[in-house]
Amino acid sequence: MALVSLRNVTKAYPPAERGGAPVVAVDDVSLEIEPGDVYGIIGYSGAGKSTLVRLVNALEPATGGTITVDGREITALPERDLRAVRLEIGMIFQQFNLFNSKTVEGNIAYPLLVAGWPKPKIAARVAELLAFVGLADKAKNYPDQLSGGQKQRVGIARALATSPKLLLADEATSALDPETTGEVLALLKRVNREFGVTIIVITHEMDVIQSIATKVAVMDGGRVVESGDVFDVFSAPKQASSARFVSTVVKGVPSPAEVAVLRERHEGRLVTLSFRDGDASQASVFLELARAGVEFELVYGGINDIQGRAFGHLTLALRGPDASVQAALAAVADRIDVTEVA
Ligand SMILES: Nc1ncnc2c1ncn2[C@@H]1O[C@H](COP(=O)(O)OP(=O)(O)OP(=O)(O)O)[C@@H](O)[C@H]1O
Repeated sequence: MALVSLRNVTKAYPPAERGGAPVVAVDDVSLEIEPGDVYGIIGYSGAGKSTLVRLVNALEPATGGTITVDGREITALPERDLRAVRLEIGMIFQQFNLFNSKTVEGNIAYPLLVAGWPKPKIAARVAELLAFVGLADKAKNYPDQLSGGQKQRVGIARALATSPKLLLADEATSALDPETTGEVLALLKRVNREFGVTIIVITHEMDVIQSIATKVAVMDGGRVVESGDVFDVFSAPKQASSARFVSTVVKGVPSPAEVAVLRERHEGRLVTLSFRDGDASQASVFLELARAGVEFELVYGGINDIQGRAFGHLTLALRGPDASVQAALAAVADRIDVTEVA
């Protein structure tokens, strides 16, 4: 059974002006998140990602549809029961949201105090969490004495305090440098693997999806336009709007401005060859072009790795008799995707 299930969920905010149209932040979204998933939610700014997470966390009520978390239909629960649900869902934020007036251990203990745990039990749990996130020596420090990465590790410890089954991460690494991002992602991976915590990550960063997500949903205009395995969605997006977003984060797809520069610099026909793990090898494709007497130059490209599976896009400038180029491309197109550069 799915841990989180959304059926036709909608969130409309009242119009900003009297008589105006409501703002539909989430529009008829259905998603199933299985236990153990690290589920990425991606999309441009304003797509509705944060709103969706606030609905799952019961911080805001949906205006339509049903949301079920761990077997409980939260869209049908009264406010007094939602407090208990919220305590079972951990959340981490871009700006960490720590209490600056409390020490590291005070921050981590906070949700346990709210949940009414006895003091000795809290102390033992806090010590365990500090060890897990590698901050045992910082227990008595205050947040402003910590680096960004350390603050987020405190955020993770606090979110895990009550042993939630679900952790929501809203742009949790967006304020961190690449190295620190890597450390925090490695920690989240351990949270998922060692404790079996299901994680929903909202992000606009490819690195995050690439290194930890197993499934992904692409949002655009409040809707989920495509969802599935990360490799499938990123290597061969099916919808035009997800392809547009994916092309902004994957390596190897030239932007329109880059295409203009390539056109100026290179003669001949420009085509992008898209390779996916399991398709024809690059060597066999290049051999085909050479055999047909087509001269080619690699002018743009990149290979991406998603959990050990590679895909990428290589743009070539092709020169040779038109008929030879055409025949070679036709042969190659049987095995991999070939796109004429517009
Ligand atoms: N409390 C609110 N009242 C009115 N409109 C809102 C409210 N919260 C969000 N919206 C609107 O809902 C839409 C979706 O916003 P949301 O913050 O969920 O998008 P997002 O994909 O998370 O974007 P970002 O990455 O910039 O945070 C936007 O048009 C936003 O202006």
